[in-house]
Amino acid sequence: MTATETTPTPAAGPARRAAARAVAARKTYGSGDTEVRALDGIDVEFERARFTAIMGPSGSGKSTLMHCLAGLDTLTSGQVFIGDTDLTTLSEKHLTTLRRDKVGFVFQAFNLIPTLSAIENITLPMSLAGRKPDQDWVDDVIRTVGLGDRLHHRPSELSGGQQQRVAVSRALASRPEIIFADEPTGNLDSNSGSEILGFMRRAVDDLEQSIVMVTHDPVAASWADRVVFLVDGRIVDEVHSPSREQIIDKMKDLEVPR
Ligand SMILES: Nc1ncnc2c1ncn2[C@@H]1O[C@H](COP(=O)(O)OP(=O)(O)OP(=O)(O)O)[C@@H](O)[C@H]1O
Repeated sequence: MTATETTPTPAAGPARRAAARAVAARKTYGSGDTEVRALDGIDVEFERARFTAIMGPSGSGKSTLMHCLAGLDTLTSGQVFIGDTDLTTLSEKHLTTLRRDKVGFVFQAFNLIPTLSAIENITLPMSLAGRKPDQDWVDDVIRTVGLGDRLHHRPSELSGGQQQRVAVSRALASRPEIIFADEPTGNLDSNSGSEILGFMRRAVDDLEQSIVMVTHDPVAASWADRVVFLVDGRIVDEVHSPSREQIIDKMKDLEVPR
């Protein structure tokens, strides 16, 4: 190899640019004696094409962090970014557009429209937004969801796990910058839960989507590439490619009275 043929150093930035991040994020509710610091100075990055779980005791700030990152709630101070966009500088109108175009949501309740078929539920948000779906992408999502002819069935004709797969596909259809999932397996039995977590895993591995999931369940969190632990509005620990046992041990440490 000559001097001019050296292997280029992999670009540190854009290839693994954060899908979302928080910088010195604080959120307080109330004031004086009743003040609650829901987020107490959080700095965190969520990488692209990674599956991250957020865990922590009840009241530790998980939902607040996710809602602020997703532009559903505002910080008291600090910044949150989706890609390169600083949400704290956006007007309500621009925030609404950003949520629609760049963010996908999955909730514990599937929130499907009962009168529409699975495939109509998946494509509806894009039609409502007047966006032409990227058909190749939607085809990939549909192949990955693996619902076959049940795509033309209504939610009431699908199992809970299948309904949540439709909800995840709906979040994926617009190819968002990031998907936030709030206890997505909370309403499912363990088999259906594994089915949905496997589907989310494939969305990350095969379709390079970025997913952040809040969960109380160590089994669900063990599907993630990384688990971030919150206590009292602060990030206190994180683990990478964790086993269920490692997560349970960490959670036990966090539950010990301080
Ligand atoms: N609208 C609100 N007004 C006042 N306090 C709030 C409000 N929302 C959240 N809090 C408080 O902020 C803290 C963090 O709440 P948050 O819901 O983010 O925690 P969490 O970790 O998601 O809890 P859980 O696991 O129980 O859902 C808690 O002390 C909570 O009581």
